[in-house]
Amino acid sequence: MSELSFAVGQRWVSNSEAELGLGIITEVTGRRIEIAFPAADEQRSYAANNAPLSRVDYSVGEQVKTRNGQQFTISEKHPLNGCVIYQGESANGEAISIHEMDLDSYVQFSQATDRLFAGQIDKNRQFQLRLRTHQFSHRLHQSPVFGLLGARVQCLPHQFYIASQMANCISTRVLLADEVGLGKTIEAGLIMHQQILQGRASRVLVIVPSALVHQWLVEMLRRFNLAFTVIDAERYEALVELDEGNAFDSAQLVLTDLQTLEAHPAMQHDVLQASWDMLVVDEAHHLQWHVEQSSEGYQLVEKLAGQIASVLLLTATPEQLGMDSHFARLRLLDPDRYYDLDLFREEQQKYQQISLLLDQLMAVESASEFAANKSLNKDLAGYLDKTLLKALSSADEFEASREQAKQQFLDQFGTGRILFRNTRDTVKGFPERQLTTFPLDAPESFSPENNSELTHLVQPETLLGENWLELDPRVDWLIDWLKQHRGEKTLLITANAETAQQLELHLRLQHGVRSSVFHEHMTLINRDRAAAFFADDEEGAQILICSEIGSEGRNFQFCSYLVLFDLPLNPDLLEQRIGRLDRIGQRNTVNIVLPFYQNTAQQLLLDWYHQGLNAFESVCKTGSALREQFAERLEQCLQDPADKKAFAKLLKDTQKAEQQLRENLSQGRDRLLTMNSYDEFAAKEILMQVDEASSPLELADFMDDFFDAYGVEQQAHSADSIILQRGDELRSDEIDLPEDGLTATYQRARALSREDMAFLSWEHPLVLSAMDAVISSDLGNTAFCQLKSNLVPAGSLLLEVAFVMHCPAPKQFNITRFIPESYLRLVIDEKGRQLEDQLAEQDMNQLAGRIPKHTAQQMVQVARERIDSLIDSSKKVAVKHQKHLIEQAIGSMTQLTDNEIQRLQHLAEKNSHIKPAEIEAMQAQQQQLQQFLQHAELKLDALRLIIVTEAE
Ligand SMILES: Nc1ncnc2c1ncn2[C@@H]1O[C@H](COP(=O)(O)OP(=O)(O)OP(=O)(O)O)[C@@H](O)[C@H]1O
Repeated sequence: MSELSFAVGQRWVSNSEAELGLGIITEVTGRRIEIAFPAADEQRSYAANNAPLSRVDYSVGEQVKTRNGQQFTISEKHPLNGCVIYQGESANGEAISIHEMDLDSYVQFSQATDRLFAGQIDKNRQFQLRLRTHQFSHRLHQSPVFGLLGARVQCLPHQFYIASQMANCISTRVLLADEVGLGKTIEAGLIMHQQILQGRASRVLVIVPSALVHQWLVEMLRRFNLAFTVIDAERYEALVELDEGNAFDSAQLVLTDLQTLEAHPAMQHDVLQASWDMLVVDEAHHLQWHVEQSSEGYQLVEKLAGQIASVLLLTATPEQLGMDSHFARLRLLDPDRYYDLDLFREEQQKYQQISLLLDQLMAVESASEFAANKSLNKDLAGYLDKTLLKALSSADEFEASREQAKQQFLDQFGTGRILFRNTRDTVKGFPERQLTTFPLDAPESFSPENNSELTHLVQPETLLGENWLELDPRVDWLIDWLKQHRGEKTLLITANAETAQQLELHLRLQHGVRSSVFHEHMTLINRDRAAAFFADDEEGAQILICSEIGSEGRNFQFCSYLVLFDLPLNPDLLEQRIGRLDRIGQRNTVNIVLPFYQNTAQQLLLDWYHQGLNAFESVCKTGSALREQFAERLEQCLQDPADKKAFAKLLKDTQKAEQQLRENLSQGRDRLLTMNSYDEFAAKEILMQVDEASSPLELADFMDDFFDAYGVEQQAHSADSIILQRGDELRSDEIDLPEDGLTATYQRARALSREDMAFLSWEHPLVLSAMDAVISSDLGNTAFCQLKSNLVPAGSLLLEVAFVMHCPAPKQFNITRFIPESYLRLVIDEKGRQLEDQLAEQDMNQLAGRIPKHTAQQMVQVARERIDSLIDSSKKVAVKHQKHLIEQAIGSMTQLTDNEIQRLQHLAEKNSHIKPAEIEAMQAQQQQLQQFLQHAELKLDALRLIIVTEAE
């Protein structure tokens, strides 16, 4: 490396990120330097005294390219203000003189040859480690499940299916609407993790309700190794005080809450000014929209969604605030598809017909069967274009075009490709729910007036006055019930924060119950402490009393008793409450316990939910629609519980409507949703790929070699687990290993049961940093060995060489996924013959004999010309392969991007809102990708000289 002396205009290369191409120093200020990498469109800033850069200073005789693509051989060099002027002649005799600033930024370096001739010769096993690292890194980047291997989660098919669907989308904009407790947070984590690893996202903004901030923070870290920074009002103020630019730019992964953002216009301003790659909004049903007005939260998310490429909205109850809001959230994700509310409503009527047609199409088994089915052909002609219909009749194209037709159908005429909803019917394995009710006599002081507010009728304590704790029979009932269920953890939910507070205080102080409380007037820290106290197995609370904010998102599946102190008026909210216990990880029957005043509005609401909707013991899919349909009649009944006849009629009508609606949904909307959300066969395939790609034994073997080469100390801990420590001779600071070491396991099952251990997968930060450390360093890029062989005469010199495709491009293009090979391996003899087939890599690794370093160094000096000639021959062969590899890469890129372009073109035929500019932007992106790939070059990454000795 040259001495670090910087001047504006000089060209340098990054030691750790050679893929950025050639950098230009743009600013030198005191102790910092700024450097631009035009090929990758990136900027970096470094401390001048230890910038990981090498000066690029070409010698006379070397061939270089100008930024206009003119190639010339350097004949003279002149210094100018710390920079260099290169002069020479192009192939057609034109004289060229350029400042080094005007050199081509897409450039490759032959560091291996420089090192070899400087006598820096590594060991054979370091050479092998380097090549293996390239192989594994490339295999990982190419894997269809890249980004899905590293999460510390059970491999649940419905979650991996959804995440894998996002792998090939140019932008990821989806509504994750699985039923309560099915793992939407985990799905979002998987997608985020995947996008971050693939380089498609680095700045992520997650917005959640305040009650869930801590839970998200912990889940993201412990399950995905994603370290979010929480920016709440306090932290925001502190950052503003520091005056170091936009507070939201202070971290890459930011977690914040909707309520705080809504209340702080300055935070809204800054969050909108910051640039993000991905937005995640949890419990998105709070984003309320009506034709006349939308909530502050909706407006903010609308602006964010308009400027952020990837958007994930999460809600288990998308229709909780009505169909309009549901439509509006879909519009946030895909305004081209969802642009007209009336049309959207109209479409809903056609779901049954579409679902039927799709079923018929999916039942067809071959192209000939399809061609013979004239009536299906005729029906589909109204929806699909001619080319696709024709392809369905062609044996070669049948399978692929049927899948394409399905996607197109769902996208354009169905519930949409952007909406995923898995249900307990698909996921299976959930425990039963059991309702136990306790009718109580209403106290005399409970005397609602005519037209009391509904909330007072169903939260009767609000009508009992200050002494309600003494008057309300539910309180004594609860004390009794808790005595009888001493060993059982119990979650109690009540609508009101005041009720929760007073009830908890009463239980704790008057009756010595070990209790804890959780409501919106507590600080976030205190809420989390309360939840943790409840979760504690040994010393913890028997009961946690929550206000409604506890009914969303929280994980309480470790307990199996839920006391509903009152009932919400919205069936979706009831489902959210039950979902605290009925979620992945629940091992016991979910016991729903309900004390109520008999013959009052409470009883009626209970009966309506239980007998009308069956909303306690199963997940009610029709709740919000029926609530809308019967709202007025239900209200009348709740106001007048004595009118038993009216309620009986309401119940009967509800039951009838419920059955009818359920049947319609199961044949229409739900059927379409299921089709889009889950494909059992594909999900199995994905899990098989995950299993195969995880290969823990191979990883352990690779990491053993790495630890050895890099000075990481390793000891056995217990079965399947190890302890890692930084050794005294640790080779690189870039390795992501904590100062105080790490206890880790390569086995997923063990990592799930032992959260104190890291889960070492191919995607763990330590493993990724290990691969980066090898690839970006020069370790192992030269070696010299001897080989006993009769293949060529003794004394012959062979060159084993690996060329790696070097393709500078901005990170978000994730260009590596298109590059077909990890490296091109050649073995060349002095006659220019290729021997890599006869001397396969594995055999070479086994047969390579050691040569003492100083002998190797002498041999390199003596045989320099022969070696130069071998290297030249290998480069000539590489150039021939390069063209073909680039063509292959461009082919796979074009196929992928064409699909997206065609989709937009199809949508545009039906939807005038799609602007030609959008399609043009995608075509431009395709062209950009093509340009990057066209600039790809095979770079000589590592070489090993082989001196042949006579075989015995
Ligand atoms: N693949 C998995 N492996 C291990 N645990 C999981 C997995 N998926 C979900 N869980 C656990 O199941 C619980 C429910 O998951 P999660 O919170 O993601 O569900 P959700 O759909 O977001 O719930 P809600 O609808 O209540 O917001 C959590 O405790 C989560 O950690």
